[in-house]
Amino acid sequence: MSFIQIKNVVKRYGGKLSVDHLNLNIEEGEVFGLLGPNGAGKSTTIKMLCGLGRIDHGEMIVDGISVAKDPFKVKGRLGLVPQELAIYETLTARENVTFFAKLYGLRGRELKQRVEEAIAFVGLTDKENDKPITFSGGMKRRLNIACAIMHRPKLIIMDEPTVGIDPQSRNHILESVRELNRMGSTIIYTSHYMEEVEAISTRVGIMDHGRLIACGTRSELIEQAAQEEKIVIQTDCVNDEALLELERHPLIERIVRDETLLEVYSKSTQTCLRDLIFVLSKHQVKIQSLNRIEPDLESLFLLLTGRKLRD
Ligand SMILES: Nc1ncnc2c1ncn2[C@@H]1O[C@H](COP(=O)(O)OP(=O)(O)OP(=O)(O)O)[C@@H](O)[C@H]1O
Repeated sequence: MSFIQIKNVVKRYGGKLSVDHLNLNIEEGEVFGLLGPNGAGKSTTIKMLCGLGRIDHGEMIVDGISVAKDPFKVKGRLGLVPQELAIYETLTARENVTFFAKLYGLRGRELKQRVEEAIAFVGLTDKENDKPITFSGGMKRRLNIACAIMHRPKLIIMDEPTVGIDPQSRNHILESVRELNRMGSTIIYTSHYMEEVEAISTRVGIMDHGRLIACGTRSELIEQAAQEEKIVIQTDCVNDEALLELERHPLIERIVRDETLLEVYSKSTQTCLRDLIFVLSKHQVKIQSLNRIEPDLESLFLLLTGRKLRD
C-alpha cells in the first residue's frame, strides 16, 4: 500500500473545479516534485492533504490514515512549510520554534532538545535569540522550515520554500531537503524553479486544471518530451512577416517569441533547420546564435500545459 494515496479527489470553490478527480500515489521515502502553472490546483491539493480544507469527493490517505476521518492523527505525522511565511516577527527564532513544538505536544527536555536540533539544522543557532524582523528573506524561510520539522514528521510538505531568496539560502534549503529525506522523511515539494525540482526529486508530477497530466521519473518524463525538439535562435530583431511565414511551416509545431529570442518547436528540427535559416534571412533577420536543444522537463511542461513554469 502506498504511503500517500489520493483517490479520485475533487475540490470545488463556488462551483468552479480546483481539483478535478485527482489520482496520485506517493511511496514512502520519495522526494516528490509537484509542478504546475499558477492556479493548477497544487496548493489546494496540499491543503486538503494536511486536513486544512474539506475534500468534496474522493479520499486521501496518509500512512494508512484517512485525512477526512482522522485529520488530527495525520497532522501529527506531517510538517507543512507553507508558501506564505508562518512565523511571528515579534518572537525570537527560538521562541517561534518553541511555540510550534508546544502545539505538537512536546514538553520539557525533549522540547528543548528538538528545538535546538531544528534551529541547528537550518543553520540559525547563532541567530536563535534574534527576532525574524532582522532576518533576510532566506533566513526567514529557513526558520519557517525549522518550525515545520522540529517534531520529526514522517511526511514533509514544502510549498514553494525558495521563493524570492538568495542563492546561498536556496542551496541551504535544497541540501536540507536531501538531508531530511536521508533521515527518513517522505517529501512533497512544489516550486516554480524547474532546475530545483529536477535536482532533488525522485519523481515529478505535473498538474494542470486540477488534474495530474504527467507523472514519472525525470527520464520517463523526458522520453515523453522527446517527441518535440527545440531550436533557440538569438536574433537582432524579429519582424512579423518572418514570424508569420515560419508559423505556417508544416514542420514547425509552434514558436515562442521573447523580444529578440525565438524558440522554435518541431518534431524534426534537423529537417526544418535549413528552411528556418532561409526564411529569417529572406526577411532580413540577423541570426546572432542558433542552438538545437535536447528535450528537457521544461519542454515537456510547455508541451503539456502550453505555458512556461515561470510565466
Ligand atoms: N479559497 C479559495 N477560494 C476560491 N477559489 C480558490 C481558493 N483557493 C484556490 N482557489 C482557486 O482554485 C484554483 C487552484 O488554485 P491553487 O492555489 O490550488 O493553485 P496552485 O497550483 O497552487 O497555483 P500557484 O502556483 O499560483 O500557487 C485557482 O483557480 C484558484 O483561483
